[in-house]
Amino acid sequence: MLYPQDSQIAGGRLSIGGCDAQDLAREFGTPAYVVAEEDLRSRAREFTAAMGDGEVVFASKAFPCTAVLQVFHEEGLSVDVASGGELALARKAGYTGERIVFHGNAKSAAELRAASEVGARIVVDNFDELDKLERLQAPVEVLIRVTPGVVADTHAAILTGHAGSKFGFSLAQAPEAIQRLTDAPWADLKGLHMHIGSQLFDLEPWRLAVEAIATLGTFGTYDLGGGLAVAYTHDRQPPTVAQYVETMKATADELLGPGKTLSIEPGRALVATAGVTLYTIESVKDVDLEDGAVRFVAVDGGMSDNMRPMLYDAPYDADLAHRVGEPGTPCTVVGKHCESGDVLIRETTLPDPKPGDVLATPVTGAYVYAMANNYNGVPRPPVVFCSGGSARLVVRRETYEDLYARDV
Ligand SMILES: Cc1ncc(COP(=O)(O)O)c(C=O)c1O
Ligand SMILES: N[C@@H](CCCC[NH3+])C(=O)O
Repeated sequence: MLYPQDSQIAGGRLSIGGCDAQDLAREFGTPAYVVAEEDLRSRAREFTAAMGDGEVVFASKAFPCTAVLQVFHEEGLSVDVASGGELALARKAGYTGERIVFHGNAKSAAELRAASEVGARIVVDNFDELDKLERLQAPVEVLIRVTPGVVADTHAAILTGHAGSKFGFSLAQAPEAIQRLTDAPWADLKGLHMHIGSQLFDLEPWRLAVEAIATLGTFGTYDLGGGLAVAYTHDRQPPTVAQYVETMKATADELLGPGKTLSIEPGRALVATAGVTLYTIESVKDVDLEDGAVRFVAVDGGMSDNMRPMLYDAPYDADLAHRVGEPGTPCTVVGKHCESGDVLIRETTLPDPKPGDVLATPVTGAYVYAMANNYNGVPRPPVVFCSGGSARLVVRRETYEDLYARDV
C-alpha cells in the first residue's frame, strides 16, 4: 500500500490516521496536505533504531514545517537546514545548535553569523565561504563537504555528487580546505560530509563515494548525507531503511575504519509516505485523438501545490477517496493552472471520476509542501495532522488577503 502506515481502506473508503478522507476534505477544504503523524514517528524510529549510536539528521528542506520539525525533535533527531529561513524554522521548533547542521553552497555572511551564534555545525562548501568564516572569527564546529565524483542513477536535477556538481570541494580541492581548517584557531574540524543525490535506489554509488573520500585522510566524524529513495508507485521498490543503514555502517567500518561517529541526513524517506494530498475534482473532459481518447480529470490544485511532476517527471498514483482499489479506466490528472504542462499524473486509472469527488494522491509528504507557490494567485493549502482518529490544523490555508499582504 502506498498510503501511510496507519491508513485503512474499508468498503473502498480511505481513512488516514483514523480520519475519513472525505470528512477531512469537507472539514478543511481542498487541496489539503494531510499528514499521518504516526507515520512520521515510526519512520523516525526506524531510522534511529537502525543507526544505533549514529546520528539521524532530518533534511528539513523535504518538509519545512514547524509541526513536522517538532515531531522529529521529540523523536530525538537532529536537523539539516540549508538557509537562514530553515534555521529560523528549526529554532522555532525547539532545536538548539548542537543538533543543527547548516548547509548551503552560497551561504551569506549573515547566515554564517546566525549559524555560529546558535552553535550550529557548519558544513563548509567552498573557499569563499571559508574566507567569510575567517573574517567572522567565531568559534565553530565544521565539516567539509566533499564532492566524491560519483554519478548515481537519478534525475539530473537532483544529482549532487558528480564531478561538475555545484556542491562541495572537489577531491583535488579538499586537501587545501582540510589544511586551512585544521590550522584555523576558530575552527573545530570534525570531519567530512558528502551527499551524492536524492531518490537513489541503488546502494553501490554510496560505496564508491565513501571509497573516494577515504583517500583524504582519517577523521573522527563522517556525515554521509541523505538520498534514500521512496516508492511513489508500485513499479519500483527501494531498499529498506535497515538495508540502507546497514550498508552505510558496514561500508564506513570497512573503508573509513571502525568506531567512527556517523551521521546520515534522510529527508524524503522520513516524510514522503506520511503525506497524502486531497483534491476535489472540478471537471472531467474526454478528448478524442487519432491515436485514442484521453480523459482529463481536472482538480482544484496542481503545479502550485506539487511541482515535482513538472520538475522531475515524477510519477504519482491517485484514488477516489470513496472507491479505493476499484478497477477503473485510464485518466490523466491535470491541475487548474494556465499551462499545458500542469499535469499531476500522466496516467492512472480511476473508477468513473465525477466532479465533486475527492481525489487522494499518496506519497506526497516530501518536497511537495516545500515547493508550493502562488502561481495563478492560488493560495497554498493547509497542513492537517491526523492521528488516533483526530485531525488538527497545523498550517492554515492561505487567504486571498495573504496574496497582497506584503504590498507596500
Ligand atoms: C546536503 C543534503 N542532505 C540531505 C538531503 C536529503 O536528501 P533526501 O531527501 O534525498 O534524503 C539533501 C537533499 O538532497 C541535501 O542536499
Ligand atoms: N526537490 C527535490 C529534491 C531535492 C533534493 C535536495 N538536495 C525533489 O523533489 O525530489
